[in-house]
Amino acid sequence: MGAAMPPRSKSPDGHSDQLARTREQFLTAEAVDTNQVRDAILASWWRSRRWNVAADHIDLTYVRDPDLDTPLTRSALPVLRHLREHLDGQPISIILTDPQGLVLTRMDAGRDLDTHLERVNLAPGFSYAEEHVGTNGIGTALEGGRPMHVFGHEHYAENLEDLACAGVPIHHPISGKTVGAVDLTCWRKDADPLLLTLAKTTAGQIQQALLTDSGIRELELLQEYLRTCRRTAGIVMALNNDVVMMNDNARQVLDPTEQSILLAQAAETLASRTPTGSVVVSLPSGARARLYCRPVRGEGRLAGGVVHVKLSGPGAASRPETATPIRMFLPGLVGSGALWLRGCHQVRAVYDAGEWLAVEGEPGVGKLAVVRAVHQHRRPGVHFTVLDAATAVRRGWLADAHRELLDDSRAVVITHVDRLSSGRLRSLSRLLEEARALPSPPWVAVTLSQRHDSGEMAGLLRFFPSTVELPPLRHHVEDVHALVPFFLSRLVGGSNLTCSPDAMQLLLRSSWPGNTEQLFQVLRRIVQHRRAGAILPADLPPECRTVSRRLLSPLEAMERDAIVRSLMDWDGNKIKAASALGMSRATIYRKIHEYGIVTPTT
Ligand SMILES: Nc1ncnc2c1ncn2[C@@H]1O[C@H](COP(=O)(O)OP(=O)(O)OP(=O)(O)O)[C@@H](O)[C@H]1O
Repeated sequence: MGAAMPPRSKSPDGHSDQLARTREQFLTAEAVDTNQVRDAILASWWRSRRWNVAADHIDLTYVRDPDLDTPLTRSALPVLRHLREHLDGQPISIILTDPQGLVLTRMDAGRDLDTHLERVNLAPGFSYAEEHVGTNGIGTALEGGRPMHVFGHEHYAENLEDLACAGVPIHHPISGKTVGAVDLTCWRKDADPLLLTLAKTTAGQIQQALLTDSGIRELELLQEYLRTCRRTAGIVMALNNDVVMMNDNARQVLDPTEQSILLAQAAETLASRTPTGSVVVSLPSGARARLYCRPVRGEGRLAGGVVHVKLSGPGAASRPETATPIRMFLPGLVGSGALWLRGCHQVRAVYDAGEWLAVEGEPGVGKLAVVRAVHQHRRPGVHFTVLDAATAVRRGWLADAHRELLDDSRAVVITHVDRLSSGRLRSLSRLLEEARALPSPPWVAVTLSQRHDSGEMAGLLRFFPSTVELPPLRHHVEDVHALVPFFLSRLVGGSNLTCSPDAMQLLLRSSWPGNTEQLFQVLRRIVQHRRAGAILPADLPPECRTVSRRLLSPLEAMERDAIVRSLMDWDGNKIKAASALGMSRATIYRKIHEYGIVTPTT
C-alpha cells in the first residue's frame, strides 16, 4: 500500500494530533469540535458510548469455534486466498466475519501485524461487533450496512490506534440479507484509500461466488424436476425457499387453492425430519391427494424437493386417519396462528388486486418472506427484486432503484424504508411516481418496522393504498412448533436433528423480541455444536431462558446471560449461583424476576 493520506480538516487519516485530542475530549464528555471528526465516526463513537464499550482496553470473551462449513465461507475462502496471493506478502490482514462481526478467519499478514492483531483479539472466535469493540472497520460497517474505513484514532478503543481497517458488508445476492463482512486491516502508517476499494471489490467477488453456488443448487433441483416429469404423467411440482415449479398437469388438474394447499404441505413435509415417504392431504373439494416428496441435494446440501401427487376420488371409503392437517398455504412459509394467517391472506389479497403494498411489523417478523412467498406462488416465473433501503447510503443505491423500478423488474420489494433519510424518501417518491405512470408498471411493495410521522414518509406511503401489519412472533408463538423443524431442515438439510419437548417448552415460553429471525439465529447457533439427535434445554442460549417482554440493553443482556450460565453451572441452585457471581441472594432473586429467567429446575 502507498503512503499515508495528507491530513484534512475532518481528518480521515486518523493520525493527526487534533483527531487524537478530539477523541479524548469525546471520551471525557467534553464538547467536541465536529469539524475534526467525520460524521459517520462521531455517530459510531456515540453508539460505542451507549454500548458502554471500554475505550482503554480490549478484552473480549472468546465466543466459539467458527463454523467454516457455511455457504458464506465456502464461497468466500477461495476469493480471499486468491487475494492473499495477489497481495504478495504485504502486511495487510484479510479478515472474514459473520453478520454479527464474529471473526471466522484471518489470513497471515506477517509476524508483527499478526502478533498485534492477536493482542487485540482480532482473531477467529472473537466478535468485532461495534457493541463489543466500539468504532472499527468491521463492526461499524456492519452497523451502518455500508463500506467503512476507520483510521488510527478514529477507532474507539485506544489499542487499535495504530491500525487502519476497511470493512465492507457482504450481502446475499438473492435475498439481499447481510451474510457477513470482509475487512482489510493494515498498520495505520501504511493506510491508503485504495484499501477500501480493494475491500469493496473483494466483497463483490464473494457475492458473485455466492450467486454461482446458489445457482448450482437450483440447477440440481431443475434437473431432478425434469427427470421426474419425464418419468411420470401425473402431477409434479418442485420447490425450495426461492423457487416453485409445476408441470402442466398440476396447472390443469388442480385449481389455485388446491395448488397452494399441496405446495404448502410439500414444503412442510420437506422441512420435517421425515421428508421421504408419502403424506395424504384432504382437499376442500373432498378429493384426497397423496404426496410423494423427495428431497434434492446439491453441493452436499438440501436444494429443495420434488413432489409427485396422486389424487383419489372423494367417494373413496378409507379416508386415512393419518391425513395431515393443512397448516400453511404459501410455499416456503409455515405457521397457522390466526393473526399470522390473517396477515398472509391480506398480503395475498392486495397482491391479487394488483395494488402496491406496504407491509409493517417489528423487525424479523417475516415481512419480506410473506411478500416473496405470495409472489412465488402467484407468478413464479416473474422476476422478483429486493432492494434494501438500509443500504441506501451507499453510492449507486438510487441508480439501482431507478433501474429496477423503471427498466427491469416486474416485482420490486424495497425493505426497511423507515431507514431512509428525508432526502432519499423524496427521491424514492419521485421514482415511484415515474414507475406508476409507466404503461405497464411494476408491482411494488415496501416493508417498514416503524412508521415515523415525517411528511416525507407520508409522501412515500401515498403510493401504497394498503398497509398490512404482520404480528410479532409472541402473538402467534404456537407457530414455533412448526418453525423449529422448518428452520432445522433449512440449516442442516438431511441430518436427523430434532427438538426435545423440554427445549420446545422453553422456546415456546420465550418472548422473542427479535421475532422469527431471532428464532432462526438461535437455531443457527445451536446447529454449530449439535447437528444430529435432539436439541436439549442445555443447548439453548441464555436468551431462550427468559420470558421478559422488555428489550434488554446490551449490558443487561450480558448480566442476564451470566446469571443463566451460573444457574446452569449450579443446577439451578440460586444461592450457589449468586455466590459464584459475587451477588447477594436477594439480588439474584430480584434479577431472576426482573429478567424473567426460567431457571433450569423449572
Ligand atoms: N412463517 C414463516 N415460515 C418460515 N420462515 C419464516 C416465516 N416467517 C419468517 N421466516 C423467516 O424468518 C426470517 C426473517 O424473515 P424476514 O426477513 O422476512 O423478516 P422481516 O420482517 O422482513 O425482517 P426485517 O424487517 O428485520 O428485515 C427469514 O429467514 C424468513 O425466511
